Amino acid sequence: MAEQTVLESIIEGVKADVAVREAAIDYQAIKRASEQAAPPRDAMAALRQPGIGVIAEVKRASPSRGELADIADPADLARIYAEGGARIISVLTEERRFRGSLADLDAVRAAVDLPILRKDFIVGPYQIHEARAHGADVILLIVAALEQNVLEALLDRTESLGMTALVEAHTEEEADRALQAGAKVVGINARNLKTLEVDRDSFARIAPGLPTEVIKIAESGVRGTADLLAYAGAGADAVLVGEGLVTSGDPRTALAELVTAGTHPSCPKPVR
Ligand SMILES: O=C(O)c1ccccc1NCC(=O)[C@H](O)[C@H](O)COP(=O)(O)O
Repeated sequence: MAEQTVLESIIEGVKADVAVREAAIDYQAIKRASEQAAPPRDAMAALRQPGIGVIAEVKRASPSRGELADIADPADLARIYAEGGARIISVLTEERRFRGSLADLDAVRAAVDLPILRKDFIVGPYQIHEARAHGADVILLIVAALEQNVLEALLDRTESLGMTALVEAHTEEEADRALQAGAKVVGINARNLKTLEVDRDSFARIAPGLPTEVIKIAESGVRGTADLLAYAGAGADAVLVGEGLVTSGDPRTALAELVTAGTHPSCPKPVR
């Protein structure tokens, strides 16, 4: 039997965790809670602001690097990100490998008024309603983790709740599937979630094949302004940054450098 990929093993754990939560709060209850939540914030507008935006991530740990940062108070970090000019705050809620939680999402929601991305491994509608109920405005849909009909159904569900889906691809084929599903925001992840290898050139290879009206996010591997500028030159509207901020020792300054570079007149602009 073939060995499980990293992505498969994460998803196995996620499904078990969702089943436990669903046993405590059933589908109808989480659906009602999502309908009663305050309206979602407009992430598309945030991403269409001039310059290359920064999506700043609350990330404690990762399968590729283990422990990254002891983030005792995600609300504090989120305030630093908001004050520093992040367009969106990404909160990892996966528990086993990233040490995130829905409590982190709640804390960040209560602390900032920016759109929030629930960064997790979404496998079904329960998690989308859960994300909305906990105040998320954007969710991640990973093409490699979903059959096409499921991807399409989850994208529809996300948009029917007024949320934005960031549809993540790592290859040309996955980017085509994202477009076929109707994605308006496509993330090209430099990290192969099956092997954890990071290939920063994947964005420059794939992004030019995406329609101009699609918002393009370069995910992973941004460790400083040179990476942001390279992604900007290849057509990114925004970069998603986790490790580079949380391991910097000074996320305020690290974010300020990225935001300054991304909004500087000399920064390459996305073609629209
Ligand atoms: O970060 C990982 O090791 C990882 C492994 C398996 C699945 C997903 C993983 N990361 C999720 C992400 O996409 C990143 O957190 C995000 O793009 C930020 O990346 P980075 O700036 O390199 O931390």
